[in-house]
Amino acid sequence: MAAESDSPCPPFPLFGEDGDDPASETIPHGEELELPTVDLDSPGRALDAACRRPGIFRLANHGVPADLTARLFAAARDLLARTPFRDKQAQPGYFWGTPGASPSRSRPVHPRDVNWLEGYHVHLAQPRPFAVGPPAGHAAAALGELVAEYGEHMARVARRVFDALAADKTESYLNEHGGYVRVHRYPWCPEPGHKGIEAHTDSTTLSIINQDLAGGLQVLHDGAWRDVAPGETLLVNLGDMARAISADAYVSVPHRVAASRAGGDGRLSLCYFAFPRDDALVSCDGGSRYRPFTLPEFRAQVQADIRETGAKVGLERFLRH
Ligand SMILES: O=C(O)CCC(=O)C(=O)O
Ligand SMILES: [Fe+2]
Repeated sequence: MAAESDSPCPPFPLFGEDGDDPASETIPHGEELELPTVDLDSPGRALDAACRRPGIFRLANHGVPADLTARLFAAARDLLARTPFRDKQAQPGYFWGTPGASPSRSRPVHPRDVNWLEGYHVHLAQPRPFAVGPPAGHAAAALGELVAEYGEHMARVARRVFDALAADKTESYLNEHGGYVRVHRYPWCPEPGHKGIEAHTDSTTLSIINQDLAGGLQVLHDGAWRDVAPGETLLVNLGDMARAISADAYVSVPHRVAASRAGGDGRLSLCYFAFPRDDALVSCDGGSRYRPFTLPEFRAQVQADIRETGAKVGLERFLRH
């Protein structure tokens, strides 16, 4: 049927007849968490304080042109919400659902394990991410150009934030041009009980989230899930590597996104992730609970834990004995 095959929505699994009560698993709204704002022109003590608690903050004076962000969101909407799923799937970097959660694996996959999320994963080290894919004029070509430009800004912002941190600023702890951008869409989800992205900490040094106005992002703060209000600022959250190099002084904040229930095109976000260089030995001069490790070691451990237990364990795997 033409109408069906033209749908932009990936084939997300709905709850079946296996006795689930999806409504009982609905992610509830939390009380809104007021986030600190750090001025990139004068980060001062506000930056250090925000990194210690809550581990996520809004960034002012970041210098990312508003029209670039607007054009990128428009291109993301064009590609992700207006293009048939089969065309998106043919593009390099496209993903949907939860990587690794596919029925061919030995563990059974429940609809509740599958994130209601799709997007493009773009490595900034490849300057023209879609160059070999779509013809000029295709929505993916436009997106690729814009992501490359946006990525330059993200790298600049990440370096300035990192250099202003009070923690160990060994240069190789931030490979800002080797990171990646993910352009996300959380498609409208017709039944409650699904996640947009499950609770996790980022494996990054730092991450920068740019979200539209749909809302749904939550962070774990003092043991409770709290809503992060959408707004026209960049959000910076610290990741596991920042926690490691600061000997736990900085918070790698657990966060998640509720599946989009707002209707329409769902929720869009542009996320930048920056990591240490592969050859950097991640450690803390002042001594820490963790043994020194490299990012490839950390990633291999995360992958092994996901394969074996279904979940990332993270820094706890690197505790000194
Ligand atoms: O889309 C968002 O706002 C957050 C996504 C996220 O946490 C991630 O991709 O690690
Ligand atoms: Fe994240």
